[in-house]
Amino acid sequence: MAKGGVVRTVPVIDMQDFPAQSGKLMEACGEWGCFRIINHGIPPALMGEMKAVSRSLLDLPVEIKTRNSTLVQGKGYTPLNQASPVFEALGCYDLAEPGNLDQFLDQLCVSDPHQREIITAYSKAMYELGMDMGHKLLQGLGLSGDLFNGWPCQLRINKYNYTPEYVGSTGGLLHTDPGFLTILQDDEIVGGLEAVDKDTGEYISVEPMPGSLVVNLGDLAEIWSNGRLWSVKHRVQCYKGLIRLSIALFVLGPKDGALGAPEELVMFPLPSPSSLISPESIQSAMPPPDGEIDFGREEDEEEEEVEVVGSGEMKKRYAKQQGFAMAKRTSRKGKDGNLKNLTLQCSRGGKARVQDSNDVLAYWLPNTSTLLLLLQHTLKASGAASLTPQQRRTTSALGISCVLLMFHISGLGLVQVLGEGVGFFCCFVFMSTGGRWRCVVASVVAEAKIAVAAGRRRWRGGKGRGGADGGGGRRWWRRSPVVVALGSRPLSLALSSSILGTKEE
Ligand SMILES: O=C(O)CCC(=O)C(=O)O
Ligand SMILES: [Fe+2]
Repeated sequence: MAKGGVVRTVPVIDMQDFPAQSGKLMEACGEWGCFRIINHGIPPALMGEMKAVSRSLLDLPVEIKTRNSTLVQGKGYTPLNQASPVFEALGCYDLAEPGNLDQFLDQLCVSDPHQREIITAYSKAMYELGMDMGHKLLQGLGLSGDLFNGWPCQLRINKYNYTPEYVGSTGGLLHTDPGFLTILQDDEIVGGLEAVDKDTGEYISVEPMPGSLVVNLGDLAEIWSNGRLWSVKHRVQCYKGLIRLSIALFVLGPKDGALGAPEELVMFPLPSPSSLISPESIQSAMPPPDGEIDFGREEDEEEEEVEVVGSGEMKKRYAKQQGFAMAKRTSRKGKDGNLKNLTLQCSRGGKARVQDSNDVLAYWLPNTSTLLLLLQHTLKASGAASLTPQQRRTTSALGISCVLLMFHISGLGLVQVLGEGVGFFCCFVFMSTGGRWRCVVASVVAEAKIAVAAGRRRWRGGKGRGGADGGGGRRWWRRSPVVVALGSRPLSLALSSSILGTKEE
């Protein structure tokens, strides 16, 4: 818990002191992904009353608690289970949707108008706080707009049924929150929340601080921000043999599931993590809008085959933080002197922190976006392409969508794993830019799980696949192709662009 002899604690942000605390907020988001907020505007009396009401709901008989279900599976009652034998929770999905909170209260037979008022007032106040936090994050990144608009938020009240015998064991398993951010009223008396230190990997105890709230950033924040916001790993330990209660508001993600890094957050040259915290540093790290990017030795451009190894301290530090290293840029020129083919590649290195499909997504999206940006700028610099900003966005979005299709499939749990090995995934995008037809090939090599995408027309048992039911077999092949779903250890990613021909303008 100590770094250089100093006990580390998560940062504390004063919500009434903005914009002065904006830099501190962004540093907390980038370096910790977990911090406390004070002066957040939720009255202490309301926090206390909500805690009391939550306790009474979680003390209801299990027959009533199991009535708590939601349209989205897994967001209602979580009973005690083998993996978390002392943990249970009640949940209300999309609490801002009219009727949802009332339905939650009806399911739990809450007839006391006072209890209903408390939960309703608390949910509203927390929801507004979540939206406010979204604005502060956008401002801190030098962006404007309304990031969380229309995103569903889930209210969840957690109970840890600790006993003296359980002390020293884990009440809430190590995880990252899959959504964008979580605002948590933790237990004022029974601590136990622990955040993993981003640099050292140590567990840091997030000590109770009455009246404050904890904010945890989730996987979507890391993906959306292109790695600037850190999705913190955390767990809940049993420090005391007393019941522990916490109340979480999860800002989940957009309903249609599409979320990508804004163009402003995909930048070159790659800045160091610590220079990402101020809007000024982001502006200065942006590529010049129409200027050429210098990739290295100019004289190399004349050679038939050019290999430039990415260098520079900033790039290295960023690569280390992201767990990958920019490996190569290889280009080939045709007889007419024009660039015919360009390949950008990054390969896995640095620390291994990729564990599940969310992590894989969080890991690859920034890398893919960065490579696409490098590719676009190189095409521009070669004089072969003059894309409008709109075209540039479309190309980038197309490439990213293709490459990440796999992750979406595996992230949604639609994949049935058949085996493991080293897998290769490749996608082709044909496009016309600057009067030339080109083919962009994205390829990913990974230690992969060989899997079948099990969609609606999933192949069941031995039937259908070219067997007795031959027609069914064809259907299965059409709708559920064999895919290589990227597993836990991506090895390299490459983007290659080749000019196929020239069209008359
Ligand atoms: O109970 C806590 O303090 C943490 C809960 C948590 O991490 C979660 O609900 O995702
Ligand atoms: Fe969590």
